[in-house]
Amino acid sequence: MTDPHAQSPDHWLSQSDIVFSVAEVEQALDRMASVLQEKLSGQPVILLCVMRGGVYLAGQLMHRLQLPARLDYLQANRYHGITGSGIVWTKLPELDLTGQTVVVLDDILDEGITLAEVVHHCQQAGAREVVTAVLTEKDNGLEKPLQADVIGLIVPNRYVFGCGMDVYGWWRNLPEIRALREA
Ligand SMILES: O=P(O)(O)OC[C@H]1O[C@H](OP(=O)(O)OP(=O)(O)O)[C@H](O)[C@@H]1O
Ligand SMILES: Nc1nc2[nH]cnc2c(=O)[nH]1
Repeated sequence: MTDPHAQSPDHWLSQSDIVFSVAEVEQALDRMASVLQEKLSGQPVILLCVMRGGVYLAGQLMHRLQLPARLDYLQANRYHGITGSGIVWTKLPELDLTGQTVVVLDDILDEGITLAEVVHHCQQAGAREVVTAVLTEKDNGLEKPLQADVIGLIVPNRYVFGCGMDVYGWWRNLPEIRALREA
């Protein structure tokens, strides 16, 4: 079997289907921004981007939110290739979260393990309120350790990429969401 890391980026496009178009993603982003806008009612927040996948949502939401925001990021990875394992933290937030309203931004809630650990970290760091927003949630029928407060789109139980999500490192920049076909 060919090493998936050796495949060309175009291979993954040819082995996948569009599940949400650019227009559908844009609509979801608009919806997410207005839900967050109402929920946060203009208060100052720290937008906390979960790198790397959260970068697309963070970039797309920032300019849609009309409130005083500071930006920070963390890196906590559990997927190597397309399968999950234990979380490895490589970067903690730098801002002091004590007493702050923190809006955690990530690309996907799959098993929910990453988001649960990030929320726990923010609470331990003294955040006053932690609001979670994910661009996608995977419809995988699993009992998840938490639900996100704001969800953009429900994706099928397949490996998805685009809009921050990678396939073997590629295509986080795709403005649509695609799902790999079964091998
Ligand atoms: O709900 P879970 O099953 O925990 O999975 C979701 C996490 O998986 C991805 O991160 P990944 O570890 O692949 O790092 P990345 O953001 O750099 O792609 C994604 O960005 C989420 O943070
Ligand atoms: N890119 C990507 N990352 C994930 N992390 C957890 N599930 C997924 C997925 O389906 N796609």
